Amino acid sequence: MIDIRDVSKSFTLHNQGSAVIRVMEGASLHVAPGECVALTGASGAGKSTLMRVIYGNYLAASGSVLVGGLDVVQAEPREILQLRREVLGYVSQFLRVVPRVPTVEVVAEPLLALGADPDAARARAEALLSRLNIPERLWKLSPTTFSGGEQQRVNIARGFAHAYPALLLDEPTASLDAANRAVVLELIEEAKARGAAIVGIFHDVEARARVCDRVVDVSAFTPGAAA
Ligand SMILES: Nc1ncnc2c1ncn2[C@@H]1O[C@H](COP(=O)(O)OP(=O)(O)OP(=O)(O)O)[C@@H](O)[C@H]1O
Repeated sequence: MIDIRDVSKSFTLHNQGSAVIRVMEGASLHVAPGECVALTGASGAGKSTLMRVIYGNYLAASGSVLVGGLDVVQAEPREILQLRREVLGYVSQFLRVVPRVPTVEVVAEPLLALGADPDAARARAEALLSRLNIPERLWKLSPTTFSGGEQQRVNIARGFAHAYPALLLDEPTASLDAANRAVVLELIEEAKARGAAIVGIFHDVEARARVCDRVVDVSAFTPGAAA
């Protein structure tokens, strides 16, 4: 489902004498349907960079990143947008929303964008919000004024609303209490059971051990690292 082959990535700092920083070379990773792979490695090793390359936010200098058969490195912007709508979800650490949109709409939006029946989309959103213990009185309000933990749970609900075949998870359990952390781990397990291919960054070691099938240390892809 996710097939990364020989990817390299460097950054050119145009405001600093065009200094070139090589951060990744020969990165390869295969994630099968139903599998969850955790990216590890010291701070600065390139975990977030690899996630952004998979999502198409950073363009790889070489190599291929196949997600559901589409090579993100070669794809047109509209193909990447379609991939993000239909195939590849991304649960980032922070919720970014348009102000004044009610929480239930924020969560239902990925389904509505796919043309789902509005009542069914809203019902799915409400079920997720209730599972993640967001009180019903908040569903009609914009999440912009919610607490950090509430926003993170809204973000997770939104990320799991559509049954994406592939998912990127950036510290999905960070700063959650034990009960909500358990719900998120269940959602991840359910996604795996329906065949989602998942790549994630989990600093929560217990969570990683429970839901991840494999760990890949991205330090191996640092330029100059022994193969
Ligand atoms: N947009 C960018 N411009 C320049 N350098 C960048 C950019 N993004 C990342 N880097 C560099 O790439 C390297 C890898 O960063 P990255 O954020 O991927 O590491 P990480 O493993 O996710 O770290 P952490 O665990 O601290 O979040 C770092 O040296 C970082 O400075």
